[in-house]
Amino acid sequence: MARYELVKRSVALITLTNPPVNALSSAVRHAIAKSMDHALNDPKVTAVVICGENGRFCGGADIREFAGPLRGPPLVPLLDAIEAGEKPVVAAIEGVALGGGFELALVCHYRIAHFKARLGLPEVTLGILPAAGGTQRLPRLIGIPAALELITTGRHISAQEALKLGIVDQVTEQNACEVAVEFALRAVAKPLSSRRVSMLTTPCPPDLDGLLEAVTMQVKKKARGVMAPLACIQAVRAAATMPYSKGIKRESELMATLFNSGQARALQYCFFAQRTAGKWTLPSGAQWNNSKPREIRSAAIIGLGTMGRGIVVSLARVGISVIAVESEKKLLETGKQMVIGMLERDAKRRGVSASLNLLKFTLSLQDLKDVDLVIEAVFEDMALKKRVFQELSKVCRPATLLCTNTSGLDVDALAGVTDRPHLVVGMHFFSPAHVMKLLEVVCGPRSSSETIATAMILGKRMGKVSVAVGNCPGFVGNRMLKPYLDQATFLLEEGATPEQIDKALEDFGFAMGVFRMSDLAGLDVGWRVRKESGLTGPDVDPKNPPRRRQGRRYCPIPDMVCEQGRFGQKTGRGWYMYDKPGGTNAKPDPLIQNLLEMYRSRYGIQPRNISDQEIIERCLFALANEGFRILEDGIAARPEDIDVIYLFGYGFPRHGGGPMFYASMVGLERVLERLEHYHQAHPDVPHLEPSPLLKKLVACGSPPVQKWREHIKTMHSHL
Ligand SMILES: CCC/C=C/C(=O)SCCNC(=O)CCNC(=O)[C@H](O)C(C)(C)COP(=O)([O-])OP(=O)([O-])OC[C@H]1O[C@@H](n2cnc3c(N)ncnc32)[C@H](O)[C@@H]1OP(=O)([O-])[O-]
Repeated sequence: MARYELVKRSVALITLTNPPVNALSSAVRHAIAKSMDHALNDPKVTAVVICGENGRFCGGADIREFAGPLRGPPLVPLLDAIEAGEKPVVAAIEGVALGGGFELALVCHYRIAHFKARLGLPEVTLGILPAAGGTQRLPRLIGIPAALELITTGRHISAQEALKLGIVDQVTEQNACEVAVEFALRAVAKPLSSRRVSMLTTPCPPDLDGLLEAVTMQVKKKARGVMAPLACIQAVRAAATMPYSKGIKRESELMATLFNSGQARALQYCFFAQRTAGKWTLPSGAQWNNSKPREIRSAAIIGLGTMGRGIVVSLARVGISVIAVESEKKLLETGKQMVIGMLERDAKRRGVSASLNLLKFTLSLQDLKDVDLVIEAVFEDMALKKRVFQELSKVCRPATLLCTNTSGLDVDALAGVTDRPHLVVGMHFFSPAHVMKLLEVVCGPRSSSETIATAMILGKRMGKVSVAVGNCPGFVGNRMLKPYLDQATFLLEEGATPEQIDKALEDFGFAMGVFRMSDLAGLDVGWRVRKESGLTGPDVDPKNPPRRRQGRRYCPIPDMVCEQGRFGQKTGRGWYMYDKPGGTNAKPDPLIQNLLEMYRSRYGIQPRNISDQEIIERCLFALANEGFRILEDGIAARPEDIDVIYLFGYGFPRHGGGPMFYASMVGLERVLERLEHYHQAHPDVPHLEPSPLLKKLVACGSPPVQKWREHIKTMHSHL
């Protein structure tokens, strides 16, 4: 777990050996303690260098160990002892020094970083704080404002920025370990007292309280309801106002309040869920680590609407040449100008040159004959998509992968009109596609494992979090959205307002409430889908009761809003009013209030006071309930995949873990009881009827999320 060698006759080189990130597991901590003891007591040793194997210094505490009791030497006394030692210790930072790894570097008397190294204290993103002295040492080293920013955001910084801030002493393009050994030899004769960061006085800004207050406001606004950043601020205050010996106790007390909190559990779950999601597997045995992806050098996008443009940008900025196709000259020209503008702005922000030479714009599908992969992003119309896929089958070489960006149509039906159903897969991007991190890779029953592997890896290359899902209407994300949206509109009927519902969801932590989100996405999209599926519009039988469709409760209010030309932000009116079309400042609209009052009186609905608790329970439990059905149907392979989709595609707060983890945190028994209660009150809403899997899990004693798979007997997995 740590290798000990004597180099240059007098330097003890301690190499952490815990792949893949040299996390500070109990065994590693034990090995460091033993090695340091050896080094400090061996008279031949005059200096020490600490580095990590495989070019990675240290990824921090072993997060997997957080779930169990503390074993092995605790980190704080171990680190304090390194700093207090009488021989100079140099950290040779290659790869990453994160969390406890950064704190380990901070107790070394000198720090040498490779120019590609990244440093940071990301504990806050895991719901905790840097409790191995990080909140006490970093402010002493770089001052309160800079330390606050790094600790409350968890941002990683480059070696160059670390040098500017005074965190590292030298940045090198050579082997950091070799440079550190030479550095250590030169440091032997120098006094160490000024190098012990815990002994330094924290440089304090004149208006400390004002600064802390301003940062607290910022943090509360940005991360509503999240505890860890606020605790970080309190710990940094201690660094400014207390000696190290007291500050470290304060840090430890604050850590204790966070460590076992639901938020910390949720955020740590998210960390692992995100990494698990890429590990897809099919019933055939094909999976992420035994299926070879194709290399994609060139791609084509059909359709330069909002989605198509975002996809072109996502591909071009990772070096893939793209041919963009439109059906009309004017649309092509508009799309081209927008794509170029987006790429130029993106490149400027990243300080690189825009890869415009990779782009080609055309009106002819014939130009696609040699590309490796095509992503169709035309209008959400099955007949049109089928025509495109038939045409692609004729034009593209037989090995070209054909992908669709449909948000919910049958991927297998599209595969069926091609000459290569095994090379067809869904790549469902989220709008705006060059910003949103989620990619649902929709596996049709005939998609080959090579095709799935290629789409998954291509997503990763574009910086997306790719999740493999099965083929059913709406796949995972949009299928679950339906019961969630339904509950929100039913609550409107019963007496709530859009702003009340949005506030409850935003207080819960959603980036946007459901109505603000719908206004942003455009209300006409759902209206068109409802018309096509016969739920509204001229095809509805006039004898059909107005608030029932297809045997279940139906809320026509969204249709009424659209009938008034209120399509959301783009028209300046939707569930809210905006200053102008395209405006983003949502204000409650008295016309919507009138519409709701008239609607309720027309149908004799007595409005009632609805609590925030009911809003959260009905919206979120209906959402999770559909998630259980999706697991039963084999559309998602595991609850982590569903949660990752909601975290990255739908703004579910990370500190809630995602809908499935949230259900487990509330307690499955409670979720079942509340769903039964609401279903009894609303028997004409099938989405509120508890799913068989939820009942089964409760009957099995509500196992933790990670164990649900053992209870899912899927007859026909769609994955
Ligand atoms: C005492 C209190 C004070 C201290 C608190 C802390 O230090 S809190 C910690 C503060 N530190 C952090 O928050 C840093 C967290 N880590 C990272 O940000 C990234 O992993 C990375 C940038 C280090 C490498 O990125 P990359 O894209 O090259 O690789 P990748 O991300 O795919 O990971 C590869 C594998 O390693 C696993 N694993 C990784 N780290 C840890 C860990 N600390 N522990 C355990 N496991 C860890 C990861 O799950 C995955 O496992 P799998 O799926 O193969 O079984």
